[in-house]
Amino acid sequence: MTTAIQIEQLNLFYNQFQALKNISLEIPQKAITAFIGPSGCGKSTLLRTLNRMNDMIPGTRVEGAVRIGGQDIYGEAVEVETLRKRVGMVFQQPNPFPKSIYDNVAYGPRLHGITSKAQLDEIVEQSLRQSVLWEEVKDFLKKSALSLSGGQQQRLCIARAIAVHPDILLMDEATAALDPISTLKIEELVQKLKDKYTIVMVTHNMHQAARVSDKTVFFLNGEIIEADETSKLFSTPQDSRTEDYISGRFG
Ligand SMILES: Nc1ncnc2c1ncn2[C@@H]1O[C@H](COP(=O)(O)OP(=O)(O)OP(=O)(O)O)[C@@H](O)[C@H]1O
Repeated sequence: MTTAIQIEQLNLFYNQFQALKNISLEIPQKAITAFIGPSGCGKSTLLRTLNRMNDMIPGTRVEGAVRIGGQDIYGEAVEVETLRKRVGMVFQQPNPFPKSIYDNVAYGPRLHGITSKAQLDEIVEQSLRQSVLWEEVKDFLKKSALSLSGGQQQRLCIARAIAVHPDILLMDEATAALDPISTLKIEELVQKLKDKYTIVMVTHNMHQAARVSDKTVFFLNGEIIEADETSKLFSTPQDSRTEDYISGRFG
C-alpha cells in the first residue's frame, strides 16, 4: 500500500504538557485508518496535527515531521490554507453554516475562486451525490442547512469538505452525536469514500473501528502502543495493553 501520510518522531506540547510522545506512523493512501484509545490519550490531538488545526491553539509546540506527498507540512514553505484544502476535516458536532444547503457546499469552491454558476452547480451536485445526500435534498437546495436532521447535516458537512477535492479527509468522532441509523449511513458512506480519499478517523467506539477501518492505531497516554491491519489488531493484538483495551478491561 502507498503511504499518504508519514509521521516521524512527532512530539506535541500544550505549554509544559506533552500530549504526544515520539509518534511515528504511516497512514496508507485510499484506505481508512482509525485512531482508538481511552479518553485523553491524544487521538484528536494527533488528528489535528495532520492539517495543522493545532496552530489555532495558543501554547502548542510541535517537534518532528508530518510528511504528505513527501513534504513536511510543518516546513517553512507550507501555506496552511493550501494544506487545509488538501486535508479536509469533519467534526463531532455537525457544523453547517447558517446558509442554504447549496451555499454550504459551494462555500469552499467559491473561496478558491470558482464563480461560474454551471461549474458550481456541477460541484454541488457531485459532492452531494458522493456524500449520499443528493436524492434527499435535490428539490430544495435553497433551504437552510439548519433545517436538516443531524445525520443529514453531517453528510452535508462531508459534502462541504469534499467539494474542494481534498486528498485526505479527517473525521473527529464524526458519528458520536448521531443516532444508530445515521451512524450506520455515515459508516457506509465512509466505506465508499475510501475509493477516492485517504480517511483518518478518531473514534471512541472500537466496534466502529473494527467494522469500518483497514488500519487501527491504539494510543495510550500520548503514545502509540500498537498499529496494525484492523483484522490483525483485533484478532491477535501483540501488546497486552491493546488486548486489555479491546476486550473492554479499561477505557
Ligand atoms: N487545548 C489544550 N490545552 C491543553 N491540554 C490539552 C488541550 N487539548 C487537549 N489537551 C490534553 O491533551 C491530552 C490529549 O487530549 P486529546 O483531546 O487529544 O485526547 P483524545 O484521546 O482525543 O480524548 P477524547 O477521546 O476524550 O476526545 C489530554 O490530556 C488533554 O487534556
